[in-house]
Amino acid sequence: MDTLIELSHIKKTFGKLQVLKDISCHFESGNIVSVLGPNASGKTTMIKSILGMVIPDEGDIRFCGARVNKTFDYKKYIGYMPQIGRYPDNMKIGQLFDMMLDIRNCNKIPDTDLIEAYRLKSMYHKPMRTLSGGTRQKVSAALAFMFNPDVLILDEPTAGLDPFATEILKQKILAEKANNRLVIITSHILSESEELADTVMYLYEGKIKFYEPLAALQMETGEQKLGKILTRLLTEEHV
Ligand SMILES: Nc1ncnc2c1ncn2[C@@H]1O[C@H](COP(=O)(O)OP(=O)(O)OP(=O)(O)O)[C@@H](O)[C@H]1O
Repeated sequence: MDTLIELSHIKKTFGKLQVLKDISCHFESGNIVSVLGPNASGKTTMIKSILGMVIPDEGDIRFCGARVNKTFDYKKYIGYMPQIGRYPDNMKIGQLFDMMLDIRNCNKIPDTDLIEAYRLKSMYHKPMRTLSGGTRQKVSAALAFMFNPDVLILDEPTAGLDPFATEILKQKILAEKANNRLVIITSHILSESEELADTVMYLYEGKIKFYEPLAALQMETGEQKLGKILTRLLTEEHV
């Protein structure tokens, strides 16, 4: 496993609120990391810092060893699925995919697994503004995986997806892990993290409370279920 992303002493303040308080950690290839934490604990801000969408006040972010602060090239190696995908209202699904293919000018064959599994081709003529929340999520998922990225960053990816669509996405995430990709997922659905995650990070008020392999957390607490593990660790002052 290679270290793909490294965060060192990341701090970010919005107004008077310090949202990230000295975050240091690294993320390895072939690993699914579940980032958990209560609302407003800083999960999305951390993810957006990695993506260059939020600029930290202090600290370093490295991608494959190189500092990324204010650079762009590394982003082509990351597929991002936002919490809420925003797209031009009148653009049709097919046009959106064509535009992305055109912009990325990628010489690899695009990964169309999710387009096929979600049968999005039959909806290519539909404008984005007319889509249901779940279909919009499917489009976001298909885009995130389309360019065979080394890293996938998925912000609450199954929120709004029906159970069948959720299962398809989970299988895709596991397949990408088998391809040695790094997958970072934020979620509030603990059963899903339990199923997918190799490693669990818990953020609380902008700090990492713990960041450990799920198997180690299970050993440490004697519990199998993530809900029980969190209850133990967070109420018994283990951390
Ligand atoms: N651009 C911004 N300007 C001002 N405050 C912001 C901004 N972005 C985030 N925040 C604040 O930072 C805090 C952390 O937000 P963030 O979205 O990172 O939390 P989260 O852990 O992802 O939450 P959730 O589980 O609700 O998605 C919140 O209090 C939020 O209001």
